[in-house]
Amino acid sequence: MNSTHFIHFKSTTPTSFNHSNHKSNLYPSNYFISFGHPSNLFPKLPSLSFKSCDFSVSTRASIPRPVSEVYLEKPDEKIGDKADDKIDDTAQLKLLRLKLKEIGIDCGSCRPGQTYGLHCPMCNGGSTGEKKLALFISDDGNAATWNCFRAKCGWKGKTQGSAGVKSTYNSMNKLTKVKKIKEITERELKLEPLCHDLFEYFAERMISKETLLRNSVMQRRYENKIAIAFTYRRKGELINCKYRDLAKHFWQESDTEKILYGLDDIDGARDVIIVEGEMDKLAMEEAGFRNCVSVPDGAPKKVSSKDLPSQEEDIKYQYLWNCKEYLEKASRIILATDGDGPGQALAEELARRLGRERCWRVTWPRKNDNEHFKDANEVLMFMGPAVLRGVIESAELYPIKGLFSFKNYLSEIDAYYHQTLGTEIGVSTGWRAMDDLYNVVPGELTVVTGVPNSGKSEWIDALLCNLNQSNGWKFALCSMENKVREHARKLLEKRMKKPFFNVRYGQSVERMSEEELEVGKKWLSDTFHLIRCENDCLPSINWVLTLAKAAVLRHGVNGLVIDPYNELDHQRPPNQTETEYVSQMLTSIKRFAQHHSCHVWFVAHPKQLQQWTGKPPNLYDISGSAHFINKCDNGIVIHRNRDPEAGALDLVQICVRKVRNKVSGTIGDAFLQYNRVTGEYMDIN
Ligand SMILES: Nc1ncnc2c1ncn2[C@@H]1O[C@H](COP(=O)(O)OP(=O)(O)OP(=O)(O)O)[C@@H](O)[C@H]1O
Repeated sequence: MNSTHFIHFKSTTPTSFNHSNHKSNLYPSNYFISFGHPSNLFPKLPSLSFKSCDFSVSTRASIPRPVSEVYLEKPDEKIGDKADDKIDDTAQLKLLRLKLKEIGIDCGSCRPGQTYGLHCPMCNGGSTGEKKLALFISDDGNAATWNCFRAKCGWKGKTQGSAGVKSTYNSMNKLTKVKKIKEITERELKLEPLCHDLFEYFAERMISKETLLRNSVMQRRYENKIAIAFTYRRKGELINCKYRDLAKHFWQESDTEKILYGLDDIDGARDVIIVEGEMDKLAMEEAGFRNCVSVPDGAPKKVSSKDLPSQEEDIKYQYLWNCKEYLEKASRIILATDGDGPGQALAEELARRLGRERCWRVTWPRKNDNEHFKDANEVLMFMGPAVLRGVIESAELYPIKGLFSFKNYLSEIDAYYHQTLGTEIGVSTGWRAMDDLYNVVPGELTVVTGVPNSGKSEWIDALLCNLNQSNGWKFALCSMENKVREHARKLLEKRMKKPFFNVRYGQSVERMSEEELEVGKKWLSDTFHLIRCENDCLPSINWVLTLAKAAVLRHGVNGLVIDPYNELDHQRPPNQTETEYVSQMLTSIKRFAQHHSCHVWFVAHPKQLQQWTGKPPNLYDISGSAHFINKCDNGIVIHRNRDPEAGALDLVQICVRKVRNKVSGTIGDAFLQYNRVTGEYMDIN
C-alpha cells in the first residue's frame, strides 16, 4: 500500500504502538494473501501449497472429509463406501461434473483427489475476479466439496454425483452463510479518539468536531500512519468498523455484520435519508438532519437486470435486511445517493427493496452549465448547509414505472392548448358538411360500416385524397379486396378529377392524359404504402400492425386503412370467444394508433340484415361484437340512396354515430354528392 494514502502520524500525537503482533489483527484482511483455509473446514486436509498460476493443489492420499455442514441427502459414509467399489470412475465423474455445472461450478477437467482454485459463481471473485472457490473432488470421483474463501461471499457446499440431480440442486441453491460474525470492540481494534490533524481534515470538509464526536468517528494507527475509523453501531454497540485513508481507500473489518452507518439515528424515525458514504451522513448532520444513514458498501456499477433475489441470496444488500426493523417504521425514505450513474443505480436498487411508493429522491444543484454537485458533502462544502437543507426539503417522489402525475405532462398540455402541432382539434375532412361532425385526430380509431356497396371504401379513399391535399398526409393501405391497379385507378381518378378510362362510366368526360398519369403515379408512390399479403394466406392483425409501424417509422405515414376486417385472419384459440378476440384486436389497433399518432380507419361489415328496410344500419349491427362501437373513437355509417323515388341516387349520407372526443366533432348526419365518373364526394350547394 502506498504510504501517501495514509494521514501521516505527527510526533505530537501519541506513539505507543505495538509492532510485535500488529499484522495478525491490525491490517485489513484483504491486504493479506488470504487463501489460508480455516482449519475447521477441511479438518484432515494437510497443509496446502497453492500453485500461483492455477491453484491446483495435490493432497495426500487420505481423502479430506467433506465440510462439516450437512448438505448431502445421503450419509457421508457412502462416499467412503463407494471409493472401495469397483465402479466406472469416468461415468461417475461425468455425472458429478454435470451436477456441478448445474450448480454453476465449471470444474473443467478437474481430477479426483485434488483441490482446485476456481471462479466462484456466486460472487465471481469480486471486483478483481479472483479464483477463490476451492473445489475438492473425492478420490472416487463421486463427491465434491467447495468453499469460497472471499470474506464477502463464503459460499460453501457439497454434492454427490449419484444423488438425485433435482433434489441436490435445490438444496444447493439454499446458500448457507458460513461466516461467523465476529464481535469487535474499540479496544481490540485499538481505536483512538481523532487527532487534531483529522479534526482539521474534517473541518475542511465542513464537518464539525461536535458531529464527529457524536458519531464516534475515531482513528486507527498503522505504524506511523493513521486512518479514519467510522464506527458502525447498533444501540451503541460496535458492530463493524470501516477505515478510510487520505487517498480515499476504504476497507472494513472482515466477518462483521453489515449494517447501515448511523443506524441508531433512524431508530423510530418516520423520515429517513439514505446517502452513499459516511462523509455524506456527517454532512447531512451539519445541515440539520440526524435521521440519516449511509450504506456501507458504496454503489453498484449498474442496476441488476435480474429479479430481486431472496433475502438469503441478497448478499450485496444484506445490510438492508439486517436493518429491516429500523427501515420498516419509515414512511418516507429520501434516497440522497450520488448523482452519478452508480449513485442512481444504488437508488434504484434501494427503491426496489424498500418499496418505491415510500421513496423520494433528490436533485443535486448545478455546479456549472455542464455539471451538478455529486453528493451531500460536496454541496455542504461549496454551497453551505442551507442549500443542502433545501435539497432535502425539495426531494421529489421516486418515480414508479407506470404511475404518473399531470405534472409529468405539463409541456404536453401547454402544446395542446396552443395547438402547436396544428392537429390537436382534428384535421378537416375537406367537406364543409362534415366540419361540425367529424374531424380526423391523429392517434384515433374510426370504425366505418355500411351495407355492401354503400361506398365505404370510396368514401375513405376520397377522405385520404382530401387529407393529402390539405395537410400532406401519407397513408398505409391494407385493402385486401382491392386489386392494386384498380385501387390505383380509383385514387388517381379522385386526384386528377378525370376518369382513368374512356368507357361507359366516364360518360363524355375526357380521360386523364398520359402526362397526367405520370404525375399521378408519382403522387401515388409518394402518398400511399401498400400492406399486402403476397401469398394466399390471410394476414393477421399483428402482421398488419408490424408493417404499419414500419411504414410510420420509414415513411412517416399519418393514417392506416384496414379494409375490411373480415379479410384478416381471425383464428383464435378455442377457449377465446369472438367478443374477447375482437376486444383484444381493437386494443392492439388502438395502442398502435396512439403510440404512433397514426389515425386508423377500420372497415367492418354489418351482419346479414334479414329484413333490411333500406335504412342505414346501426353500429351495433357490425358482425362480431359490440366492442366495435364500444372501443372505437369514432363510428361512421356510410349510406346511399338506391330508390330513385326517395331522392337523388348520387346522394350519400355520412352518419356520424359516435364521437368520443367532443373537440373533434359530434353525432349527426352529413350529406355529400357522389360523382360516379371521378369517384369524388362533394358538398351539396
Ligand atoms: N353514392 C353512390 N352512387 C353510386 N354508386 C356508388 C355510390 N357509392 C359507391 N358507389 C359504387 O359502389 C361500388 C362499391 O363501392 P365501395 O367499394 O366503396 O363500397 P363498399 O361499401 O366498400 O362495398 P363493400 O362493402 O362490398 O366492400 C363502386 O363501384 C362505387 O363506384
